Amino acid sequence: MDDRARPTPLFTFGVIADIQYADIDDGYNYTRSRRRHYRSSLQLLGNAQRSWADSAVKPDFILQLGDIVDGFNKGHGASERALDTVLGAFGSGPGAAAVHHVWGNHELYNFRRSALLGSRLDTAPPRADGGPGADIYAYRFSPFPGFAFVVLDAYDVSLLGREESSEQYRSAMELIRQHNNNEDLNCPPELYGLQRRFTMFNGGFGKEQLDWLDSVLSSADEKRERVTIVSHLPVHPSSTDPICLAWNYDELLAIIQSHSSVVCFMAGHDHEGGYCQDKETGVHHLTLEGVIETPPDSNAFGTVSVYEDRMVLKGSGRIADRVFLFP
Ligand SMILES: Nc1ncnc2c1ncn2[C@@H]1O[C@H](COP(=O)(O)OP(=O)(O)O)[C@@H](O)[C@H]1O
Repeated sequence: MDDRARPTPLFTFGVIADIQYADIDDGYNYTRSRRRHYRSSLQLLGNAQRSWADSAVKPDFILQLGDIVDGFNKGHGASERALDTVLGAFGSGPGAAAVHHVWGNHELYNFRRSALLGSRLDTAPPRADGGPGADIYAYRFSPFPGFAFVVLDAYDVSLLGREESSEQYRSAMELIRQHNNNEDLNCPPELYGLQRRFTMFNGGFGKEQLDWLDSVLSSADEKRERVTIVSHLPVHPSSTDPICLAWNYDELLAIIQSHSSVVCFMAGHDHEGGYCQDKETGVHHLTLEGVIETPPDSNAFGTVSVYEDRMVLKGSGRIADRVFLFP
């Protein structure tokens, strides 16, 4: 069906991942296989913003899937300045779509978790509104009756951002040490396979958050809502290079499988992107290509139109068009 034949969507939203802005010259990823465009990531965000602002049906909100500023800012004492710049490029004032910010590893290279909570990157409703726990950045919102989004905190159990004295840091260290004997914990334990996820630039979901998600999904099942989950880290091994998977991706998949309400899981982190539809649940797992590794003459953002029976992703530049029929 072409755009003219399709009815007006119920609502639309924008998606963008891994902007990793820094006012520094281009560089490379760790293996030097892909170029990183730290300055022009801002222009690419500008392109996305203009396209969303000029579109006939303006997105109701934007999902920023994490890593909004690069960790290099920290070493240059430029974390706040870079954040000001990139948030400025998202636009503000009347007419600008609300942005829901997901936290990735680069947020935690720049800011302590305690500083992120309550900051401009904290778009959760007041904590009293039934979130999972005071310092866990996870929340649910419903932009349209019958549809809900759940933002997850993939660095809840992590060596990043958590105080060394915290329970979450201790369990992160215990878990990663069971699987990774390297002195440098950013170095994966193996060359191939799922074990590669046990690095310090990944993290996991703690029990409190998993229990909270389970109860949010139970209530969504009852209301027959369509739920999209968003997280910086992907959770389906077929939607990403396993080096980017959440540590306890399997527990997340088991929860999704035990509910009928989830239709889609969106993540960033793997800048090459990925997609699969889970065979058993029919849930769509999208990993969005990262802005930071997108050449300045291309683009990396998407606009999703939501209908009763599907979501239609219109990609720009490196992002492919896709249709997610609801399972
Ligand atoms: N294979 C690896 N071995 C050792 N360190 C690595 C490896 N891959 C990444 N790192 C280090 O881990 C950190 C996070 O990696 P980075 O590529 O910046 O993450 P992201 O993909 O989120 O941008 C960086 O300090 C990087 O140098």
